[in-house]
Amino acid sequence: MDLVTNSSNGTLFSLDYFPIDSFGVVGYVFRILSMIDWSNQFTTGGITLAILGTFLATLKMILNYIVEAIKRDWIITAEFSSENETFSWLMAYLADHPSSRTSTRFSVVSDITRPGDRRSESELLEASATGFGTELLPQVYYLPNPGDHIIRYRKHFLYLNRHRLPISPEDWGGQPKEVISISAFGSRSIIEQLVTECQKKWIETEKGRTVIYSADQYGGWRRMRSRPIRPLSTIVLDRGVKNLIVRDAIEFLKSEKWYGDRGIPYRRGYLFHGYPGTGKTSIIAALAGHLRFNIYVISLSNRALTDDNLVELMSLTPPHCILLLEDVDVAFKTREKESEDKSKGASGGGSDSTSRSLTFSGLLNAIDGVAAQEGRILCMTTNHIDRLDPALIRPGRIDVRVLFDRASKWQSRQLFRNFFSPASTPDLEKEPELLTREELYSLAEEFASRIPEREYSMAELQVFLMSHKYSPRLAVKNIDGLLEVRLRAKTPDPASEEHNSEERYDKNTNSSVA
Ligand SMILES: Nc1ncnc2c1ncn2[C@@H]1O[C@H](COP(=O)(O)OP(=O)(O)OP(=O)(O)O)[C@@H](O)[C@H]1O
Repeated sequence: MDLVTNSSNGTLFSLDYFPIDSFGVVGYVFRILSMIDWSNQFTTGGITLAILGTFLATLKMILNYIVEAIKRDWIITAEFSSENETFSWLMAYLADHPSSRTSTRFSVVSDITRPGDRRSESELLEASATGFGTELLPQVYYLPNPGDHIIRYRKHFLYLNRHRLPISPEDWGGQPKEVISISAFGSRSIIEQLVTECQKKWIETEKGRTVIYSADQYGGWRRMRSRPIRPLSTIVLDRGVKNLIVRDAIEFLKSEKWYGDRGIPYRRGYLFHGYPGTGKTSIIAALAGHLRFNIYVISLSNRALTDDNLVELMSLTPPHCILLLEDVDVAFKTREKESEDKSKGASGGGSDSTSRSLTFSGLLNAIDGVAAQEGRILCMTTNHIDRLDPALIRPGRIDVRVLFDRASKWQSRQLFRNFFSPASTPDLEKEPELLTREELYSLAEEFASRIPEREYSMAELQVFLMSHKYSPRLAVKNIDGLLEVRLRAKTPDPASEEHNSEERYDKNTNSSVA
């Protein structure tokens, strides 16, 4: 038998009163309690604290459980990731939300998460009063900063959390990935209404604009910017060429069934090649605007691009879009050269192409493999068609080839007319010279007669005209200054080796449909 002495009165307790076997843990607890000296205030204080602590911990556990259960069953949360376009919709919405203007913690951004709309007249006046160069000031947006926020939407309070994810080593040079989560109590429909409103607002602000998407570092598409639709009338190509391109694209878009009936893959490829600054990129932008398509740009010289990545990007393009492949001549010289480089690399030469993860065959496969999107228009641009592998531009991959040459007299005249026509005159403080239509046409004629045929690119002529934007008469008078434009822009000397290869274009046909 165990005997324990109660120190206060010396009474002896027998532990056999609380046998462990018959009462289990409870019995054991009672046995311990019976051993405690209850008259000692340190002991009782400690025990009270322990009991209180246990009680509070249990209460916390129960509360956590209830909160989790409410969160699970009653709190509806939607996440918007910066990898997805919905993020831009939400950001644009939040930028206009009253809470973004009154919040005490906010981020200030001036970037492209929404179209760069013009500042209002009063804002510009206010800015000019502060002494800044108004036209240089970009639009700024106030957005909830990373952290927790409560916003009000249609009489509901929504909880908003914005946080940035840690940057992984693969995310080179990109923006940090972000997630915004929005929670509502009880009703999923309020979040759906919010999403629909953001989407409508976005569509509204994008109306009349062409959106440009670019491949991002996560292997998906990222909206880069949007710009006002470029009217086709602002593009001046050799007579008939513009119509040929536009009509061909429209005809293609109307012929889905025709392609299907004949088992021909429903895709169309265009190659725009020729001298720099002659309108290759501009016609793509104008064509996209005319068709109400967006442009998806892949730069093949992007070293992070892999074969798989390219296939994935191609399959992610929407059916009605223009897919623009840039730098085709820079990315690949010829397959022969590539394999030559490879063999050099294998023998320790450390070639460029062995370190590339995009291969020529990968590119061909992506262009017309099974994953390639039906209905899309593929455009490639190059200054050096002679450097392209014939397989890349064979009919089927490229259906229409157009040479963009330096300006003809006809183009110079049209450009002059477009540039100084009253409708296209920019709304600037300084009034341009007022001309009658006859005067304008006669000046345009004189301008064209003094511009040597196929000597200057349209970009060069445009830069020259811009330096006389208020005075068409002076532009004609100062034509000799055109040479200065060329020197200022440091355009390569046409006599150089590079441009000798271009001469071949001059002697060939102007444009052709393969
Ligand atoms: N045919 C044209 N009609 C109207 N504007 C033109 C034309 N060609 C060039 N421009 C003007 O010149 C500038 C450069 O044109 P663009 O970028 O389209 O040339 P590009 O041929 O794509 O040049 P690069 O081969 O160097 O990419 C633009 O501002 C554009 O407005």
